[in-house]
Amino acid sequence: MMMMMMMFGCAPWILTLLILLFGLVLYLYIPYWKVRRVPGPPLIPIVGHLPLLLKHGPDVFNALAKEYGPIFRFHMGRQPLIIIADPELCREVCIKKFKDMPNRSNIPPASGSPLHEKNLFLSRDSRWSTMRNTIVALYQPSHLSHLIPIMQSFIDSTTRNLTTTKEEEDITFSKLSLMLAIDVLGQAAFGVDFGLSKGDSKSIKGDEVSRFIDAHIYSTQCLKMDMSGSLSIQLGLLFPFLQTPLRKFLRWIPWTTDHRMRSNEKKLCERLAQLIAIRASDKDHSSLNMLSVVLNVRDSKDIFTPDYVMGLAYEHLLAGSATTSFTLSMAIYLVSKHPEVEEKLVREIDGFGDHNVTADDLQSKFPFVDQVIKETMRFRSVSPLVARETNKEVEIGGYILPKGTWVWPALGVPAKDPKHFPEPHLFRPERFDPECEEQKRRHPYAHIPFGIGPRACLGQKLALQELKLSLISIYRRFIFRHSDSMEDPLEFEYGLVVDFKHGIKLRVIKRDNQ
Ligand code: HEM
Repeated sequence: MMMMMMMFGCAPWILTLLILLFGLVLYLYIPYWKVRRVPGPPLIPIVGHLPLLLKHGPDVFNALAKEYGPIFRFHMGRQPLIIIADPELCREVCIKKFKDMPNRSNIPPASGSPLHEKNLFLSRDSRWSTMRNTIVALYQPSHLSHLIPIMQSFIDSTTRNLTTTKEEEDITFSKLSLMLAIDVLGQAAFGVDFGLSKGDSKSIKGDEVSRFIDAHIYSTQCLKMDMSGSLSIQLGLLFPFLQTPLRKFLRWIPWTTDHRMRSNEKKLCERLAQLIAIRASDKDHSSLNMLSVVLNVRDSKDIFTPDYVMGLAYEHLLAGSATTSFTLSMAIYLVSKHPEVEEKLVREIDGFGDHNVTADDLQSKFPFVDQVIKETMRFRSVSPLVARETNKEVEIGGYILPKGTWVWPALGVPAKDPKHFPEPHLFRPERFDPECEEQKRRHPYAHIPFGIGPRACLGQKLALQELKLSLISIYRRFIFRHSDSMEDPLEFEYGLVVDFKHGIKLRVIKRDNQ
């Protein structure tokens, strides 16, 4: 040490500073070095490409794919993501080489929060497969068809709320659809009636309803991927090792976003703990909802510890409702903007008559409703990026990626690529007509809003059932027009999933058949 100090002829503190600086440069540079051969835009030290994400949202990946091709580097602070922007490469990552990338990488905003990490989404290897295998049957059509009557009753309550609306009055449809989606999830995952769409629940009343919804909305909006999240999330994006200690520290400091997030999570967890206690005391072990199934097997499968049961419950509540409600609101928003689509949709629904819709009817009698849902999800995907991490060295798209590389398929990019979807800026549901040339020519994985492969969305069939049933029931009785008070173009927020910045505000028009 003395020798070094003499060699450099400087005071010990300068040397210490130099060593620290060198360590910092190495810390920031090594992740880049490992994947440097993959092309990508010029890097800004420390922040990487985060300013691009903050400015353009996930649409930035479409522009970068045009410039850098189907596989490119994008740096979230120091962390490089290898973005996959091509359907064939998505198939390679999610299906063909699934064994080399079976787990998701950490999601930076969720890092260090047990509530967000101890769930199906971020669990790994055998824990993940045991958890998924335990509950997957609940999300298959044979089970979901039993949920149709109860789903229909929640939808009917929602449409009753629309009936009382005056034509000159605005409704925030995205809030109504969120209540509907939470109610459906309440039944499917917890076996309870939250009663939000009725607005007269026995379990949650009056102010509590709006507090519950606000806590739910806040919880999804806080986990920002760009630089607009809480201080611990922002610094965690730049220096990941700081995130957990900083989160622990800041949550005790009033007025910080971290503190607010913590108390918000606490409130939601108290509510979920009540539900878990109710289900745990059930004498009837035949109940078929996620929570009962998990609680029934927890003695034989020691992976379902209390923190994982809570994490799973929290995950279902958030992942299952924000996504479906966004898609339903987006569909109604887009249909209202396109009278020719609205006319065709209403014609198909009226053609069926007004008798009850069964699971078989949903499968085969509403092809145009299917096309509207697919086109809505293509037009604005609620989950445009999915995460994977290599568990050994692997070759993708001609590049050797070392173990531990974060590989993120950008599902939203092929969905807006004119090669797969001519005139991608146009909302044209017919492009998904199985008889149409565009559909026949298209790569089968150009449109995969629920992901693909063993790790694809668990709730896909539940979401589609709810979306179809809702559109059919709603358009039987109403059409909509945009409220003058809604911004144009629509503005979005980018957290773990995409959300509306100001909600979807509509005018309700009762149809003549009322
Ligand atoms: C329109 C609605 C929805 C969309 C667009 C959507 C989208 C997605 C996507 C893209 C993934 C990641 C797939 C991958 O990594 O390959 C995912 C995973 C997941 N989704 Fe959904 N989702 C929706 C609704 C739901 C619902 C209703 C549930 C409720 C059960 C749910 C629960 C989950 C879970 C638990 C995972 C993690 C699966 C695993 O790791 O095994 N989702 N979803």
